[in-house]
Amino acid sequence: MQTAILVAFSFSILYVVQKLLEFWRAIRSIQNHPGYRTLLSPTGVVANFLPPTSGIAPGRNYLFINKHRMFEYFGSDIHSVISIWPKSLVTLNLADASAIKEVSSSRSRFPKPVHQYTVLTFFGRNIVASEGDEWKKYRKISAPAFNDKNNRMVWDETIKIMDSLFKDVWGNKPSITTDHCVEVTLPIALFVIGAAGFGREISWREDDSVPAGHQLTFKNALHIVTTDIFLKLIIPDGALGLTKRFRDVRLAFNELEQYMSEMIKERQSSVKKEARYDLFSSLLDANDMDVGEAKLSVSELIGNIFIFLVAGHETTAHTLCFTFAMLALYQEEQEILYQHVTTVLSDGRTPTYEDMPLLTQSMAVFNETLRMFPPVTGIPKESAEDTTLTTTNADGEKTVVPVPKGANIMIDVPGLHYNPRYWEDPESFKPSRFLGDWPRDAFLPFSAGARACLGRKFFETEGIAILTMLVSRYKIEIKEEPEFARETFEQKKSRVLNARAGLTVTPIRVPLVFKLRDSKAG
Ligand code: HEM
Repeated sequence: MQTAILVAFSFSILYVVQKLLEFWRAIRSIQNHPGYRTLLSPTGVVANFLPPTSGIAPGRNYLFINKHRMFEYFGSDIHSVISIWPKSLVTLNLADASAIKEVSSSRSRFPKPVHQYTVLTFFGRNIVASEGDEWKKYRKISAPAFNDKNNRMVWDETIKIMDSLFKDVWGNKPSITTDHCVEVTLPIALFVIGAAGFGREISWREDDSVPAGHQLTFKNALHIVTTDIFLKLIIPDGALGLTKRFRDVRLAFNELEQYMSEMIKERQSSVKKEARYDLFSSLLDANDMDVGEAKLSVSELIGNIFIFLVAGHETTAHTLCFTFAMLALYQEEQEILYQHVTTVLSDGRTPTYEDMPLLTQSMAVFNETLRMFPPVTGIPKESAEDTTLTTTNADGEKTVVPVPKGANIMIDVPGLHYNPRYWEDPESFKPSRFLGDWPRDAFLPFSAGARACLGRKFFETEGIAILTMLVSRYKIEIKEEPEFARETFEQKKSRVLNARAGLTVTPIRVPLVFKLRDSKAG
C-alpha cells in the first residue's frame, strides 16, 4: 500500500515538474512578452464556466469585460496568455489594427484552429467550423446565394415581418412593453433568416403553437440549443437524462434535428418545383449531386443549415437588442435618427430597398453599437509557422513579438474597438463617428479577410429595414420599474447593458417600452 502511495506521489511530482518546465519553455518562446500567466487555458471549456478570477484563468467573457484595459495594463496592444493546464500553450491577444490585418489577410500563415469549434459540429461539419479544402467547398456552395437579388428579398421579407408585427401583434396599442427586448428581436431575426434563407415563412400567429409530431416549437428548440450548447459539449450523452435541464437540452437537440430533416423533405418533395435561388436551394442542390467534389452529404447539409440558422439569427437579434437599448438610453441620438429617417421618408411611406444607401444614420447607429457590443468577441487563429508580429505603441515605438508555430492568436475585438489609438473617447456612444472617415481596419465585428462573415450584407439589409421601420413609428424607452426608481443614469445603463457570454455576447435583461409616435400617449 505504502509503495503504491509512494509511486503515485513520485508520478505526481514528475507530472508537476514536467508541466512547470513546459510552462517555462512557453514563456521563453515569446521572450516573456507581458500578459496573463494562469493555471487554466482561456479556450478550455472549464475556463468558460469560471468567473473572471485572476490566477486560475482569465475567466468567462474576459474579452468583453476587460475591453482595452488589460492591453493598457500590460503596456502593449499585443499581450500574451500562457496557462499551465491542459497544455502550456501560448495565446497572443491582439488589439493592434495592423497586426490584426496581417493575421486576417493570411489564411495559410494563420489558419482557423478548427478544434476550438467542436461545439458547433454536433449536427455535422459546416462552413464556420472548417478549414482548407473542406471550407472552400462550403464557401463555394453557399456564397453565390448572398447576392443582390437575395438582399432585395431580405429587405422585402423584413418589411413584411415588421408590418405584420405592427398590425397583427401590436395592433394600434399606444405602447408595447417587453420585459426583455430579445423576446421581440429573436423572433424577428429568426423569421427573416427562415423566409429569406430557407423559404420558410413563419407568421407571428403560428409562432407559439407546437406542430403535430413535435414537443417544442422550432423557435424554442433552436433557442435551447444555442443557449445550452456548451452543456451538450461537457455532459456525456449517457448523463443527459439526469436533470430536467439536461433532459430539455437533449429534447431540444432531437427536436431541432427533426425540424431540419422535415425542412429538407418538404422542399425536396415540393410539388411546386419552381426555380428558387436562396441559400437553401444552393445547399440542397449540392446534396442532390451524384458525386463530385462539391457534393454535400446529409450530415454536412444539416450541419450547414444549423450553422446558418445560428449565425444568421442570434448575432442579429442581440445586436438589435443592444441597439434599441442604446437608443432608449440616449434619447438625443434616437431623435437624430428619427429626424433623419423622416427626411429620407418625407411622405411617411414604407422604406424600399432603394432607400437603403440613403439611410446613413441607421447604418451609423448599427456600426457604433457593433463597435461597443461586438457579438463575437474573440476570433481565434493559430500560427502555422515560427514567425513574428509587430505592434506600435502610442509614441510610435515598435515591439516585435515572437510567435512560435502552434501558438493561438486571438483577435480581441473589444480590445480593438475600445483602443483609444483608433477611437476617440471609446466608452461614449457616438454614431456620428461613422458618418465621416473612420478607421476601417480598427472595426472588426464581422472579422476580415477570406474568413470574414458571409452574412454581413444580409444583416445590414435586415437591420436597416427593422430599425428604420421601428423608429419611424415608435419611440423606444427603458421601462420604468419601481424597484429601480432611485438609480442614477450610470446604474441604469450598466443594469440594462449587462451581458453574459453565450455563443455570442448575450444581453441579460433589457426591459423596453415602444410608444406609438402619432398616438396621444406617445
Ligand atoms: C450582427 C450580425 C453578424 C455579426 C456581428 C457576424 C459576425 C461574424 C464573425 C465575427 C464571423 C467570423 C467567425 C469566426 O471566424 O469564428 C462570422 C462568420 C460567418 N457569418 Fe456572420 N455575423 C453576423 C450575421 C450573419 C448572418 C445574418 C449570416 C447569414 C445569414 C452570417 C453568416 C456567417 C457565416 C456563414 C460565417 C462563416 C464564414 C466563413 O468562415 O467562410 N452572419 N460572422
